[in-house]
Amino acid sequence: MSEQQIETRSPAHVPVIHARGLTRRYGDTAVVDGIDFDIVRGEVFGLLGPNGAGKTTTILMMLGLTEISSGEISVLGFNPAREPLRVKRRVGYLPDAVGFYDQLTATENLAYTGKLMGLARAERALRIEQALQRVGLIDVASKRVATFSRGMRQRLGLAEIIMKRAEIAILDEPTSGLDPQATQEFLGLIGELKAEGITVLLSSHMLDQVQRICDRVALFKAGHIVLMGGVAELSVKVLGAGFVVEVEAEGPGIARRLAMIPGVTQVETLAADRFRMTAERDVRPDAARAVVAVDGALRKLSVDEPSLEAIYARYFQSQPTGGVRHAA
Ligand SMILES: Nc1ncnc2c1ncn2[C@@H]1O[C@H](COP(=O)(O)OP(=O)(O)OP(=O)(O)O)[C@@H](O)[C@H]1O
Repeated sequence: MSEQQIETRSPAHVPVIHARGLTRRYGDTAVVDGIDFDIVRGEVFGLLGPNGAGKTTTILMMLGLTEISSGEISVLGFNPAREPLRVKRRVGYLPDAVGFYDQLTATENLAYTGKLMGLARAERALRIEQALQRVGLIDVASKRVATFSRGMRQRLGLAEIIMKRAEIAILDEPTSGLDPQATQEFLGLIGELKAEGITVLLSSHMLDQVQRICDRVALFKAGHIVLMGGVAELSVKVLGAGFVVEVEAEGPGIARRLAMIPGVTQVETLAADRFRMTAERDVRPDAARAVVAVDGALRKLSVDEPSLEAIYARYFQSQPTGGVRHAA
C-alpha cells in the first residue's frame, strides 16, 4: 500500500477499528478472551464492565502497548503490534493518569509533543493555540502543569489529541475524579470531537454519562464481550422494552395508526383515549403525526427512555455466566 493510500480517510461505514478473536493471556489466564468488534468512523463507543473485566487491556492492544496472544486487531488499517508508530501518529490516547511534565507549562508540554511529531515551529504554535483555545485552557497556557487540577489535566490531554489532529481518540475513564461541572464540560468536548467526525472510544464506569454520549457500548465481563449495541437495542434484549411512549389523544383508529409506526413493537390501549407504545426508538414525533393524520386531538405525549443502569443491573443479576448477545 502506498503512503498516499494509507493517508486516505476511510468512508463512514468502514470500520476504523476491527477486532476478531482478540485474546490476551497472562500465564494460563485469558484476561481478554476471543473478543470481536468493529467500530466505524465517527462513532462514540463505550467500553463498560466491572473492574478487571479487560477494558484497559483491550485498549492497550489497540495501541500496540501490550502484546496480543492470539486473534487480530487493526486500527485504521494498521496492525498495532507491527506498526505501533503509524497507529500512534493517528490515534490520541488519554490514559487514566495523564503523564505531563509538571515543571513545564501547558504550552511547553504540547510543544514537546509537537516537536516529537515533527511539526515545524509556526505550525506547532498555531495548533497549540487552537487546541488550548478549544479546551478552555488558553488563559492558563503559561502556567506550570504542577498547578493544574485533574480536570485541567484531562482537558490538556484532550488538547494534545486535538493538536495531533488524531482520527481516533481513546479515553480511559476520562471523567473519573472530575467534579460535576468539569464532567459536563469534558463530555461537551467529546461531543465536539464527534461532531468533527473523530471516532471516540472510551472506557467508563459512569453509566449515565456513557448513555448520554455513546452511540454503542460493549459490556465486558471476565474478558468477554457479553453485550454489544445501542442502548435502545440492548434495552429491548435485556429488559424486554426500549422506549415507552404514552399518548393521550382522541380520534378514530389511533391505536392502529400507532402500531404502524416503524420501530414500534407493541401498542397497549389503556383507555379509550390512552395508549402505551413500546418502541426501539423515541417515536414521539411519529405518534404526533399519526394523531394529526386522523384529525385527532393530542393532549399528552411522554417518553420513558431506556437506561443503561437498568440494563447493566439486570444483566449482572440474571446472567451469572455469559455468552455474547449482539444487539447490533
Ligand atoms: N501485567 C499484567 N500481568 C498480569 N495480569 C494482568 C496484567 N495487567 C492486567 N492484568 C489482569 O488483567 C485483568 C484485566 O485488567 P484490565 O486492567 O484490562 O481491566 P479493566 O476492565 O480495565 O478494569 P478497571 O475497570 O479496573 O480499569 C485483571 O484481572 C488484571 O489483574
